[in-house]
Amino acid sequence: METRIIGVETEYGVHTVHPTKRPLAPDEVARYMFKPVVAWGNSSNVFIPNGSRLYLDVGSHPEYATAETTRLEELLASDAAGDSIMHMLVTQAQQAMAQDGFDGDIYLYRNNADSLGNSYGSHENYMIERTTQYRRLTQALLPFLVTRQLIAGNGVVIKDPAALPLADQFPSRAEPHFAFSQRADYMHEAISSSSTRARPMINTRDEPHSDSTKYRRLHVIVGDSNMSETTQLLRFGATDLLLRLIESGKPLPNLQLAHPVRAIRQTSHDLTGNTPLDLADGRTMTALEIQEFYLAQAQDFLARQGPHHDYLDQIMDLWSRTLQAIARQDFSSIDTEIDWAIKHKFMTAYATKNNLDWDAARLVQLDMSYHDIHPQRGLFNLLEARGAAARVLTDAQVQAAHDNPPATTRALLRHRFIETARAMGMEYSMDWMHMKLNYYPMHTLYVRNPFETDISVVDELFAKVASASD
Ligand SMILES: Nc1ncnc2c1ncn2[C@@H]1O[C@H](COP(=O)(O)OP(=O)(O)OP(=O)(O)O)[C@@H](O)[C@H]1O
Ligand SMILES: [Mg+2]
Repeated sequence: METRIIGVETEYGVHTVHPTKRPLAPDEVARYMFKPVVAWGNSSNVFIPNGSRLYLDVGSHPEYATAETTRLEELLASDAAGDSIMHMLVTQAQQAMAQDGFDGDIYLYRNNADSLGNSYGSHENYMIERTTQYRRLTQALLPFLVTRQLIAGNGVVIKDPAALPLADQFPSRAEPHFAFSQRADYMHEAISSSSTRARPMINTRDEPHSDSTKYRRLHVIVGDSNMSETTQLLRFGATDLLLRLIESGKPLPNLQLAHPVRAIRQTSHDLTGNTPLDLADGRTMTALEIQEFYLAQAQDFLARQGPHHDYLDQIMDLWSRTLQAIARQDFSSIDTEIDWAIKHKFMTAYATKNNLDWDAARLVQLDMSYHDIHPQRGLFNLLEARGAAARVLTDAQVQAAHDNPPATTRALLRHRFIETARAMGMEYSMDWMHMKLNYYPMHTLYVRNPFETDISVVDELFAKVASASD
């Protein structure tokens, strides 16, 4: 793909702390959060003016799905705007709850598991050509995704390894420890069409949100919900680069894993990157060797093809520094840029100072706090404010992404449609491809091409219905 559409969906965890009264259940709190959304859009499932989707499914995990983007900085900005929109909803819910006589503080976490063993996700969407051999592509990508946590894991304190899901089938290190990935222990399958119960790493459900004769949407649901912008840049940038490499048709040596579900856990629980993983052909390779292999392939590919955007130097540099840091077991060269290393640095300093081990409840709390999206309370946000976490974006870019859509996709049309329909007081409904005025269904806009940026079709539609109602 010359230019690729990418989007990311983030599910948040809700938690409330009540000093005195009956605690509200998370789904009740989530309903409070979505009251202003329902008041605005008559539904708890809406598209907002920046082209993104904000919704609450059954249950209690508010979700924000970024608009379609083609540039990494726009993807990161739209995603970050999601956090601050969610924070706004929390602040309003907090006030409304107080008025109704409920006390307590709402916490919203951008993480991947709650204390009850539920996992929720950060789902990546990459547009690919329909002509790409899907099976070949996913097979070639899988060993990369299984080991990608080395460069894009959030890090996690494992207080009680025996309590991990499927711990009987996949025993990890017995003693409490710090692992690479929050999500790894919740993966049940490698590639399948189910998204909830069986929890695959790649979901094969075929919903392209575009012209299905031309495109597919690759749905990667194995990733951790990163806090760090530099980690996200590396995660999306490296994955896109490998997709390009595979799409170029160059045959890759086969690194197919014998047991992907076991391998992703083995990888997570070993910060040295050195545990041997079984390959399907009987050989073994370590997670670090697999990542080094993909890095070398990507470097090779770039040397031949040249860069296709401005962040590639930064991405390749960070990728190789991260693998070197793991190889040397000295994380100081990446501990402001990669989530697990930022978290590990803070946690080890705190543990040393307070003489704690990885089974300390306080460390588990701080691990949660790292993902608290509150700008003045969340641990990651505090670290970022004091310069302990590097940035890619400026505050102004994030602020702009609150209300404005990315500039290179049909999100522009969505923005125009929403603004116009609301200004005219007309009821409408939409999904990623359709924009419909409820009273004029025959004039529904059907935008199959996600690269469409010509907003004049929207203006023409409104001109048509205006003349029809004269
Ligand atoms: N043509 C496309 N190719 C790739 N990604 C796309 C395309 N169109 C939209 N997207 C992205 O896909 C994501 C869709 O999010 P959404 O939450 O609606 O996902 P879903 O998987 O369809 O549904 P659900 O979460 O309800 O199961 C968004 O981030 C969006 O930007
Ligand atoms: Mg979704």
